[in-house]
Amino acid sequence: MPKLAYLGPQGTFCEAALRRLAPDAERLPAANVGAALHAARTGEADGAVVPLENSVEGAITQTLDELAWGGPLLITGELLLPVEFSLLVRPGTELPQIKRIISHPAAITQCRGYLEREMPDALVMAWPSTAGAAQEVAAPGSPYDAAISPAIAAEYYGLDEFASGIGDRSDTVTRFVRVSPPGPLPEPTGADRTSLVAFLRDDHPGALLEMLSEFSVRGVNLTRIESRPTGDGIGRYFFHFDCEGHVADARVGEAISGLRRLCADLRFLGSYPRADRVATQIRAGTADDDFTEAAGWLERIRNGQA
Ligand SMILES: O=C(O)C(=O)C[C@]1(C(=O)O)C=C[C@@H](O)C=C1
Repeated sequence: MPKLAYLGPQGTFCEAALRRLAPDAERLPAANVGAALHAARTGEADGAVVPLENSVEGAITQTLDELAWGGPLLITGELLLPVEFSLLVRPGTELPQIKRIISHPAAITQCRGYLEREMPDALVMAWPSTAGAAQEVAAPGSPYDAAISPAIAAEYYGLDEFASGIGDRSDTVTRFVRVSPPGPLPEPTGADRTSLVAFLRDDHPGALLEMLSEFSVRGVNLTRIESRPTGDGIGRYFFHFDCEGHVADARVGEAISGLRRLCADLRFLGSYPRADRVATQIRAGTADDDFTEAAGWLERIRNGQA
């Protein structure tokens, strides 16, 4: 039974994602995303489940940066989890008593409309996770009055649900990924995604366009692109790419080889089955057979057999 680290404590969306991705796994709660990934790197856990992006908030930048800069890890699976927020309070708490609210920053952003409308004077503060915030509110003598959290955390920590469905949108989804230490890749399924981190060799006109061209000329569809600062000064960025397909596919392999030549560094973050099972688009002339046929043709020309 694998042991997987996750953003704890019990009751986070991350735990719900882990339960669905690996129902039989032993669960190791971690204090934050960095600690969960650290456990996967050091072998304390066999892997980790962490949030990567949210349909309202966008990228979970801590995860992106950890995957880009920390010791190498491979994404081996993903899950799209609908997220629904509740406001949890100690039993008996009434509206005028709710003065200090805590939660994960991504959850706070997604409930901004409710907070501004219903409790505009409350102080809203960041906490490492949603369920961690619920646990804190339940702690004796806590200075905090309410937590934005999954409803399930009310049961775990003995809180009441003051309000439910408080997210600004009812259809919010967070994409979680399972990461593992480098090892064998998941088999291609025909509905896969590949994730990469690209560091520019030098900044020049068209540098991003050149990278994008490696995908486009081979008919590889991008599903996400994100720029992140390198930290070396204003205007210095590196790029996260997600594309359709598996590195075992000829067009994806060739696009990645092309990027490798262009980039100062290219980190392969994995090829893994898509959660939505949407089959990869294969444009005319970009199937594996097309690449094999073209390579054979070139070989014949080189051998004077054309
Ligand atoms: O705190 C949690 O429950 C998490 O799983 C983290 C997280 C996030 O990082 O975005 C997951 C989904 C929600 O968008 C809010 C918080």
